[in-house]
Amino acid sequence: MESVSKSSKLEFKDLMVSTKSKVLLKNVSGSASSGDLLAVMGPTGAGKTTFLNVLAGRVSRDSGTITLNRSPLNKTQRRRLGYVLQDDIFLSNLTLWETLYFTAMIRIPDQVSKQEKTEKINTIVESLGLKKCLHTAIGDIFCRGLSGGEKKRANIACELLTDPDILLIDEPTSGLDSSTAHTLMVQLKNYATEFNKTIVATIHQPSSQVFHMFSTLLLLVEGEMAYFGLANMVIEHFASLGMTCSQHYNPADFLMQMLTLDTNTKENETDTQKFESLQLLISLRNGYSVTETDMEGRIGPTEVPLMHVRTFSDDGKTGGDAVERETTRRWPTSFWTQFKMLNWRSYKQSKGRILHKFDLIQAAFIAAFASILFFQIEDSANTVRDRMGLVMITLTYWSFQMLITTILGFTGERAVVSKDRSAGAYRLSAYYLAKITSEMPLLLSVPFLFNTAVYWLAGLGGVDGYFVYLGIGILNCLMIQSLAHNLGVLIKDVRLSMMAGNVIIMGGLLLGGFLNISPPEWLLWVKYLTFVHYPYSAIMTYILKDMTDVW
Ligand SMILES: Nc1ncnc2c1ncn2[C@@H]1O[C@H](COP(=O)(O)OP(=O)(O)OP(=O)(O)O)[C@@H](O)[C@H]1O
Repeated sequence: MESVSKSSKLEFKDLMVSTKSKVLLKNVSGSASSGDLLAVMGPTGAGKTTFLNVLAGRVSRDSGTITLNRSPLNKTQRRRLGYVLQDDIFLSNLTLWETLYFTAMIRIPDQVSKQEKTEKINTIVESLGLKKCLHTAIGDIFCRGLSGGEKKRANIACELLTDPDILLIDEPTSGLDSSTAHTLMVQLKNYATEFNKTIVATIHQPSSQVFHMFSTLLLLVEGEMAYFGLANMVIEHFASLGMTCSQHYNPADFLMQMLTLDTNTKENETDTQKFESLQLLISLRNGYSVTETDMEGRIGPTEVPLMHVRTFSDDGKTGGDAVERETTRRWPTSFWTQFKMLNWRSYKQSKGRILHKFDLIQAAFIAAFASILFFQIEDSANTVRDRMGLVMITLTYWSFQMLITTILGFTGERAVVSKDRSAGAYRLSAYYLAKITSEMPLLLSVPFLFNTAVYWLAGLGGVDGYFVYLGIGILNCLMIQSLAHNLGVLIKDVRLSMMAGNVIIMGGLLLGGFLNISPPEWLLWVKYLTFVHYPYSAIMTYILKDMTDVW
């Protein structure tokens, strides 16, 4: 189902990345060609993820060049690049099938038919051994779903759906048992050779079998390059520098031992020797120059014959061309497709969260307490304060409910949206619009039932008053929802955005002029900025409209 890619060569030269206080990558150079599996190895914190982030264009570099077929890798070409992040970021309430379906519909161009997209999902699911968990929810810490290994493969499956020419994978085997890790690496290797794709994968402690699958190897130590070249030459290269790997020893373990150095304890002799060897390795950095010639001869961009590009469209036109045209467009799918699919996904994800049984039970209890206390309250001047109290309590309750539900929901989705947007999957406007429209009926359904029950059980008025009470209550919910969305966007830290929301709502209750105690003169203006002031005044004006003596 994948298309065979045209041969290409990705080259990176003298990549430098630093923060204010630290150099993360220093003069990293190398290349990867179609059909290659380039492994990036190094101790933890060596800069492997940073390196992938730079290739993917997610971290900016201070200097250095990245080229594809000798021309600078631009934004359009990056669309043919897939990136499987180290963390498996998904929406927890969707099943694996729903997740893949969404990805296929939104990231594969509109020109490809739905049937072809579905077939593609099935092929990838089959090849990655995900069939048995296809209808399992992804899950999270509260609700178990896919296992770690299944999530990792699901993550890879999502990227494979877009049929990238270059696939960057951060730690594909982490958390997998050795047999699953081996199977996955075989699948990736086959994918690279069969479809002429380039794979760049960071990897920790591969088995010797997996190690021998690598075409090329990049070794990093504290952001510096210790080796780049053919994987099967690395042991020879180390031996030439006096570091010999004994026979039958896993080369990957040997390399990791050579590269791991505790700089705090390098007083002892072994570490001092190792430190010197490492310095030598880094200063020579001749893995690159030594093997460059070999590699050029072996995998030059013109060496591999151009293969047939599978057609996506079934109308006889070249699908390859269609896909090529798509890559030059800003988005793979139209605004309408994006809106429709995001609406579908948002509804699936939010339904379980917004209509959670605990929230329903909570609303039922509070409505019951309010109804018992205020049951068929007398319509007279004596009960004005009680009725004012009831209106204030219901508005406050729903303000906090909306704030919490919206901010928590937004926080859960933030990482997913950021991942999708980095992959150029959809417009932010389509996401926002879809989120509002999909969540609105869910968010408003419970306050609708709550307010209806409380109004009639408490006997707050007639039919016209009911519509005013209900309508204004709903508008209040929408107002707080948009406040929460703004806080969610502006403030990354969920506790901070929740705190800001609480201060705004509680500040409004205290300074809104609802109490016998008035705020100081210089704070009187605050009531006009408070959220609850307007819905409260509107409802009370209507409910008490006939009580001229009260006003
Ligand atoms: N934005 C940043 N600001 C400061 N330091 C950073 C930043 N990003 C990464 N680092 C540091 O850069 C170093 C390399 O990080 P990176 O995640 O690339 O390492 P890694 O080799 O992928 O590690 P691991 O194998 O543990 O995933 C680490 O010491 C990390 O703490």
